[in-house]
Amino acid sequence: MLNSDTLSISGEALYLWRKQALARARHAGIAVYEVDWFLQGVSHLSQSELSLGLYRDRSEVRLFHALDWLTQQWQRRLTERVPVQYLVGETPWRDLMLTVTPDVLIPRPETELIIEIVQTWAEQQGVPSSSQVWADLGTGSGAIAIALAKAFPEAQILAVDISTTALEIARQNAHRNKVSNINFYQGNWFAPISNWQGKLSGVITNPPYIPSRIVSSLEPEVTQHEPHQALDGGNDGLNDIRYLIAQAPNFLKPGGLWLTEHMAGQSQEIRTLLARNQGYQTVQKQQDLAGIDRFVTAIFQPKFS
Ligand SMILES: C[S@@+](CC[C@H](N)C(=O)[O-])C[C@H]1O[C@@H](n2cnc3c(N)ncnc32)[C@H](O)[C@@H]1O
Repeated sequence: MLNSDTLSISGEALYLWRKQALARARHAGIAVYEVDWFLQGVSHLSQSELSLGLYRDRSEVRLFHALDWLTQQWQRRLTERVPVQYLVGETPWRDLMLTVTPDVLIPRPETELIIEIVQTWAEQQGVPSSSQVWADLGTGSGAIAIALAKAFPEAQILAVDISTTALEIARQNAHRNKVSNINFYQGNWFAPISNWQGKLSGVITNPPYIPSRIVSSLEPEVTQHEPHQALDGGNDGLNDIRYLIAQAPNFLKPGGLWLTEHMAGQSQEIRTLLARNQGYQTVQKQQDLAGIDRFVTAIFQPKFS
């Protein structure tokens, strides 16, 4: 929702607008379900009300913008390939509603699983929530940090990003989702949290991991609209992950969790990097819901502990 002003049009007018938008989406090769994502973002209508046309007979349907605005924005979706989430300015993610602008990566559904992995691990460890300190490195919209803050309301969450503008959105999202147990830090990975050495229960990250040569060949929605800084992981995509593997042992408590998301095909290389580092034990791959190896976890267990 971009503003709180509402405008009314007849259900029939919206029905005709939607019909035309669906036809134009089909013609442009854009998935037709995106029309309803868009309309849900600019109205209070639900997916089923839209798809079943339940609003058609209403004399008034409230919209957050005039129909002309909708037409203009839908045109930007079709011709400029702006993602719907940036057009409506928000996206659902887990049980959160997050503000998104082109300053932040649109959080992806596969990333949602990170929270389950961390929760399962924390339950197995039996560590009291009040003594936990989790770092979300490369927080972007704040998605992971905020979901962790809700999952562990007594824990402390450190959310780091190099992008000042992304951090501003992450702060807004924490406020919007009513969590207050997050501290935000701007800077390069561990640099702004250097006083947390040896104190973290877990280092959780979804860093840039796309090989540089591939970035420009991704869909225009990604390459032309999402922040490059969120995507490009250098030559083999692993520059940041390599750095984070090397640095995390300085920051994790013995027994702490290391977790990264990664691109399909990178799991083995990441596990090898972790296994070569003396500090990590129990290196494991984890799959996303599509059965693709998507995450690697390890436990920091220095030999002397
Ligand atoms: C793939 S995005 C992940 C965003 C968010 N965590 C998510 O899952 O949707 C990577 C994030 O890392 C941040 N980033 C890139 N390089 C960084 C660095 N050197 N230090 C801290 N953050 C960095 C980017 O600004 C971006 O927000």
